[in-house]
Amino acid sequence: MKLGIFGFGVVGQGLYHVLQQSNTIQAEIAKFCIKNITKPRSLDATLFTDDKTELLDNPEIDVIVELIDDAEAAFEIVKTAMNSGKHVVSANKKMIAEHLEELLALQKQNKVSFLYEGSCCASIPIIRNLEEYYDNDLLTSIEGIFNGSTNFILTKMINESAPYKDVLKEAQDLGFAESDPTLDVEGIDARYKLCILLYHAFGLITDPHTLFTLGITKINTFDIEFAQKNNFEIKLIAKAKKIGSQIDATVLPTFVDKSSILAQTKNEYNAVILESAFSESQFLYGKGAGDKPTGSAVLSDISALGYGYRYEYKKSAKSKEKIELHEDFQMRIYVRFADQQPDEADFTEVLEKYSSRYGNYWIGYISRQKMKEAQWLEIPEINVIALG
Ligand SMILES: NC(=O)C1=CN([C@@H]2O[C@H](COP(=O)(O)OP(=O)(O)OC[C@H]3O[C@@H](n4cnc5c(N)ncnc54)[C@H](OP(=O)(O)O)[C@@H]3O)[C@@H](O)[C@H]2O)C=CC1
Ligand SMILES: N[C@@H](CC=O)C(=O)O
Repeated sequence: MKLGIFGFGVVGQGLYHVLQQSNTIQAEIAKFCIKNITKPRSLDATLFTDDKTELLDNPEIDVIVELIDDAEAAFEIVKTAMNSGKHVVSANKKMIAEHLEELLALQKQNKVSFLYEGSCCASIPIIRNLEEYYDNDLLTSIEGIFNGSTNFILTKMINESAPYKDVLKEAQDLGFAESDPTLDVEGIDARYKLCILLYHAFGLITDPHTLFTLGITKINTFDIEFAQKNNFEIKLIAKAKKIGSQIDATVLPTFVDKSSILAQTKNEYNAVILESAFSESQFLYGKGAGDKPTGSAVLSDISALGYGYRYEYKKSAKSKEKIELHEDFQMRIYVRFADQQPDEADFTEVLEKYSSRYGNYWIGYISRQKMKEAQWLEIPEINVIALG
C-alpha cells in the first residue's frame, strides 16, 4: 500500500510513530499534506506538501488517510479520493456524522473501502465489533463514555478538586481536545460518535442536531458536593436504548454510582457497555483520545485494507423493521438553580426539593420534549444532570 496522509498533528504524528514501530504492515508513506508548509516538522521537508492534488492526483497512492481538524475540507478530500478510486481511512467523527448518507453512497458508487475506527472512542475497536461480532445478536442498548477530554476534566475536577479552566487547558496540551474544544465540553463530539454508532448498532441514520445533548460546562462545586454526598461520580454519558422499533438516544452529564463500571473509567479512558438479547451485558474499555491510541486504531484500519476489508453495514441491510428515533421519553433529572427557578409546570412530577443559602435543587421527572423546549435551561445558573 502507498499512503497519502492528510494531517500531521496529534493523530497524524501518532500514526507515524505506530507505523514506524509496527513490523507487520506493508505500507509506505508517500507524503503528508498539511495546511501550513512553513511550520517546523520533525521529519524531512520533502515528505510534506500543502498541495492536496499531489496526493489526490497521484495514481501510485492507493490509500488516503484523512487526519485533519477541518470537517468541511476533510469531506472534500475524502469525496475526491473516493471518486478517484482510492480507499480512505479517517478519524473525523464530525465529518462522518454530518455526511454519513453521502459517504455511504460514495463508497458504493466507487466500490472502495472507507474505514473509520479511530473516529469513535479512539483505541476501542467498537465499530468493527458492532459490524462483525454483533452481526446476528439483537442489540438493545449501547451506552458509555465516548469523549476522553470531558472524562479527563471531570476526573480531575471531582477527584482532585482542580479548576475547570486549568484542566481544560491540560486536556488541550495533551492533545485530547478538539481544535475547537467547545465540541468536547458541550457534548457535541460525543453526539457525533453516538450518531456513527447508531448506524453500526441499529442501522439508524440520524441528523446529529436532533439528539438531545447537554455538556459539562455548567457543573459547579455544589453539583460535585451533591455527587460526593450521594456516592456518585459525574460522567458525560452517551446512550442509545432500543425500545421496540424506537430508539431513545441522548448525551447527558449523568450521576453514576461510584461502584459502577462507568465510574471506574477515569481520565482520558472511554468505555462502552453493550446490552443484547443473547450475549447480555458486555464492556469495552480503552484510551479514548491521544496520539498513539488513536494512531493504533488508524493503523488497524490500514491493516484491514490489506485484506480487502470494508464495512457491510449489516444492521441496515438486514433489518426488516423500520427503526426510528423517538423523543417521547421521561427523564429523571437533578436540576440545580440559584435565584431563578425552573418552571415547575414543565415537570411531570417533582420528587424532591432542596433549598439552602448555597444553592437549590429539585429532583423530578420531565419529558424529553419539555426539556428540549425549556427556556430556563438557557439560564447560566441552572444546571441539569441526569439520574441514571
Ligand atoms: N486528538 C485526538 O485524540 C483525536 C482526534 N481525532 C480526530 O482526528 C482528526 C485530527 O485531530 P488532531 O490530530 O487532534 O488535530 P491537530 O489539530 O493536532 O492536527 C490537525 C492537522 O490537520 C492539518 N490540516 C488542517 N486543515 C488542513 C487542510 N485543509 N489540508 C491539509 N491539512 C490540514 C494541520 O496542518 P498544520 O500542521 O499545518 O497546522 C494539522 O497537521 C480530527 O478530525 C479529530 O477529531 C479522533 C480521535 C482522537
Ligand atoms: N476530542 C476527542 C478526541 C477523540 O475522539 C475526545 O476528547 O474524546
